[in-house]
Amino acid sequence: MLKILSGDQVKELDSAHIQKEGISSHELMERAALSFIRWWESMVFSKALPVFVFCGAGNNGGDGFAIARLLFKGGWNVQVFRCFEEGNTLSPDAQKNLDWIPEGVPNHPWNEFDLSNEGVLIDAFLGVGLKGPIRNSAFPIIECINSFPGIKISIDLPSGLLADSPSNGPVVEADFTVTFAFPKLALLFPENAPFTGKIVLAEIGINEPIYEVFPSPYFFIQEKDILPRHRVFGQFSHKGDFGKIALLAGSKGKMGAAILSSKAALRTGSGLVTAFVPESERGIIQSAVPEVMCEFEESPDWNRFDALGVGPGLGLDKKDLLQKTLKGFTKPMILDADAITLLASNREMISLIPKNSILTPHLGELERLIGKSSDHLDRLNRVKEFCLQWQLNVLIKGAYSVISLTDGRQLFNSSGTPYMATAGAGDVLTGILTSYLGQGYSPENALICGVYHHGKAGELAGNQYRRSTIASDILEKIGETYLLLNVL
Ligand SMILES: NC(=O)C1=CN([C@@H]2O[C@H](COP(=O)(O)OP(=O)(O)OC[C@H]3O[C@@H](n4cnc5c(N)ncnc54)[C@H](OP(=O)(O)O)[C@@H]3O)[C@@H](O)[C@H]2O)[C@@H](O)CC1
Ligand SMILES: Nc1ncnc2c1ncn2[C@@H]1O[C@H](COP(=O)(O)OP(=O)(O)O)[C@@H](O)[C@H]1O
Ligand SMILES: [K+]
Repeated sequence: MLKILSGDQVKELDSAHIQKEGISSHELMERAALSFIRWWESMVFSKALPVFVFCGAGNNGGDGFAIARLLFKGGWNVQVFRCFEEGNTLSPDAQKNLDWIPEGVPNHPWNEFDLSNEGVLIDAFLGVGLKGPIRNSAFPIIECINSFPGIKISIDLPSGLLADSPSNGPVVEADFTVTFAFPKLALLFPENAPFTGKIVLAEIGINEPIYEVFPSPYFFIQEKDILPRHRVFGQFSHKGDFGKIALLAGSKGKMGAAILSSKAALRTGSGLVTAFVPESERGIIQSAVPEVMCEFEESPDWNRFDALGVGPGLGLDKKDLLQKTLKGFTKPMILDADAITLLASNREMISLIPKNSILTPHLGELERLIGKSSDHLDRLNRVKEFCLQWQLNVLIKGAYSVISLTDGRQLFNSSGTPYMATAGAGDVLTGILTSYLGQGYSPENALICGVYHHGKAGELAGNQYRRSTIASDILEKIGETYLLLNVL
């Protein structure tokens, strides 16, 4: 997993890198610019489009000057716009790259930019070095960039956005943000989506051991993290090895939730799935999913199951049932949807949840549980406190779902698509997570693998159906994610 460092730590990263690998900050900047160019080439923009690079006086501007040089060499029609006063001192690497701008690249002060231009604007004005509230002198520059009607690409961060805390001033509204080494924390906050556009991660070859010296609770999950966390099963494995799980889900009119979670559990390899549903509704699930078994007792011996998932479509009139279930099951369980809403209004039950269990609220359910948050950073901090206090894991669902663990670490998922914002997508996830717990995954690994596969299945469904995607399509794509990630 990629560690997400703070803006201040990025400065120190330079020196750690120089010490360990003997690579100068200037070479690191060149790598960043080359990495940007690799992404640019993959975008196959038309060469007829002129490119305008707005550069600040710090290293973000330095990246911009280097990118302008490389684009010019590649045959692009490039112009540079300086976002600083004549006579300002530039960072040494920015100055070096400014000096290296080829003669054929026009270089103007920013206020000479003609807003009737069409083309691509590269925003290399401010990056992680932005400190405090943005100065008045920067307002018109950001306003000018935002008035440009063409494609806007921000380097590292949209200018004006603070790397890891809420921003109040004006911010560039980019179509793409190409961020180096790891996504800066603020890029992953839902309230910043209007500024970031699509986030692209550009690798600059910083080896993971270099990150070790930097403390950070935040991590970004990547595809390569998934396979090693999956369990490997042998040739003689039988269905008992793949877990016996129970799902307490569904109610009159909401049996679809029980069907989706049961199917998802089976699709992710659960050996035996038993759905506890109202007896009157059994015909619906048994004809929809013949592979699932049904039981109807309210207080069964829950501990005969390896894992238990509670909540999808359960109904808000099931307080007593939830209480009995929390008392009856002693291993980590999954609590979702109505189970979370019931816990929020009956807080005395929170202490009954087995330690290390997983709660999977969407933002509405989360607010009921921990109160209103002023912004995403505040939300992350409140959730962390909740996890530490109760020794529970919480998944904050949404774009870049956050896995908040009992030890305070918070892991951002990188798979998923807005096409997953559809009824029942969360029920599918509950089935997947319960399935992995039942197969003996730790809660942490169940979450990392489950949330990633779910998001990937959503992407595959979204690629095929766009906004016509429904939760059943996500289910049907789970198998393909196993092939894609080479999970046996
Ligand atoms: N290290 C790495 O690993 C790598 C880092 N890389 C790149 O370096 C970037 C960081 O560069 P950085 O640290 O030089 O800061 P940067 O974002 O250019 O900002 C400084 C400028 O902002 C200005 N400014 C500050 N506060 C302000 C305010 N409130 N309102 C207005 N202005 C304000 C400040 O002005 P000053 O205070 O100096 O007058 C100065 O001009 C990083 O984002 C990435 O792109 C890559 O090359 C890859 C490797
Ligand atoms: N914009 C988005 N980008 C990525 N994933 C999303 C987005 N919106 C929703 N999702 C995912 O879809 C699922 C929706 O779950 P939930 O809100 O519980 O739906 P439901 O209650 O209808 O089943 C979550 O896993 C969430 O992370
Ligand atoms: K920028």
